[in-house]
Amino acid sequence: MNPDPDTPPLLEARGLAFARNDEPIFGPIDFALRHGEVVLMEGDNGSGKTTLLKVLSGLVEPSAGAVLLNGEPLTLARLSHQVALLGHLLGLKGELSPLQNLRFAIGLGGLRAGITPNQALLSVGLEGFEEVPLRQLSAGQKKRVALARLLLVPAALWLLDEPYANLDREGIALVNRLLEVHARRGGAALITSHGAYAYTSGTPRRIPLKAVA
Ligand SMILES: Nc1ncnc2c1ncn2[C@@H]1O[C@H](COP(=O)(O)OP(=O)(O)OP(=O)(O)O)[C@@H](O)[C@H]1O
Repeated sequence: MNPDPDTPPLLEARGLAFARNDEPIFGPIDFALRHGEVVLMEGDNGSGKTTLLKVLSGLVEPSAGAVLLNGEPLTLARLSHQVALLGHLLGLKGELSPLQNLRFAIGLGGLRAGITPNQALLSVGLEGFEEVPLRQLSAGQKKRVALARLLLVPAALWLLDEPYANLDREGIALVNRLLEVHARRGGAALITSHGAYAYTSGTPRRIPLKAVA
């Protein structure tokens, strides 16, 4: 998809920095993510990738700078329907089934037109696991439930922290398919990686994140 130069970027970070107890963690960093783009945020362990995603998704406040969504400042009201975060902690409830977890997510983040929770679970290879308590699923199966959640909510911006972790080859291919479809319909994704990344559709733009010495 060719971005329209007059359309503001889906996500923009301006002079974004984060410090913990006056210890700088990352930044200041500037970058923009346009509709239809998949971008890789690369950095060593501890360089601040997870922290950056938390700042971009509004979970923690930056120490300096601003985050803009479609050219406007990030607000909590816009966050839940415009941004989907897939973190190390998947944000799923172990005592609920995949279907119940997905319905819970839809209640918070809304439902994309044209897809149901059952269809999303089928798409990620979890047919037959709809009603099993999540705690009985493997790490990769839980990750697939979190991927199904991405399919269901209408958020245009996906922030994915190490999305390939715990997935087998077929699961890695699944993530790539989801990213391709998402980008084709005008969404965008920022993916973190410490190097062992597996995105295979073309050559994604890479943004290096260096730990602040
Ligand atoms: N809750 C916390 N309290 C204190 N320090 C923290 C906390 N979370 C992270 N840090 C520190 O902040 C820095 C950045 O951590 P972060 O998890 O963002 O890095 P990362 O690039 O995602 O690392 P990795 O590749 O290992 O996942 C590290 O030095 C880490 O020790």
